[in-house]
Amino acid sequence: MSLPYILILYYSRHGSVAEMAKYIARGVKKQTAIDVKVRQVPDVATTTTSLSPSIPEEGVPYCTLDELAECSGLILGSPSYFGSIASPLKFFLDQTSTLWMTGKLIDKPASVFTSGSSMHGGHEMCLQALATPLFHHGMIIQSQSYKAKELMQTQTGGTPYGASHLASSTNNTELSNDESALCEIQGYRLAKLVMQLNK
Ligand SMILES: Cc1cc2nc3c(=O)[nH]c(=O)nc-3n(C[C@H](O)[C@H](O)[C@H](O)COP(=O)(O)O)c2cc1C
Repeated sequence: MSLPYILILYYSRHGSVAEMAKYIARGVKKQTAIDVKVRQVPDVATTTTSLSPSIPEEGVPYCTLDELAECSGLILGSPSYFGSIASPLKFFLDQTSTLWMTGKLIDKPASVFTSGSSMHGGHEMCLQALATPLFHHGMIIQSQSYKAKELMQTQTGGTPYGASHLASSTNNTELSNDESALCEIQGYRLAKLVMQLNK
């Protein structure tokens, strides 16, 4: 029988959010009784007649609605765009009304992560925006805990609402030690919660 899995789902244009997802996945994998699937969403075009190839040219596979419906936990990530969710991920989420109607995600644990170019450019706002549709889906939103010393000491990203990365104006995809540790802890803790709830 296949293991329950945590879905790490994101959009990333320049690679920072994708880099964060790798550390989060590493944290999830520390829980051996749970699997991880890492998925992205395709870009959206300015005209809706243009379709992306079904297989991405680079990076992890595109997410299907079934993969979202069948996950045991979800970790959702987006770059901060004007303090909110990037439209490709919002576009994907806006196609999940059948999952909402059938209650597929109710009582499943979830957490959120983001990357932004400026320190006060809205990391927290974006994390709250990411959590909002998950509340509508009836999910259990897990915070980051101050038990993680990195959350108090970070000079870059990292919030109690979820992991974040300060990419700066150069779009630096390399995470600071505190940021990567918080990503790993976030993955680990969500996996632990999923296991506790599925005992
Ligand atoms: C349309 C647009 C809006 C953006 N808005 C913000 C913002 O409000 N705050 C911020 O800190 N960065 C903002 N950025 C920068 C991205 O959030 C940042 O470069 C992020 O690290 C990109 O993640 P990625 O490398 O995964 O694509 C914006 C970028 C774009 C293209």
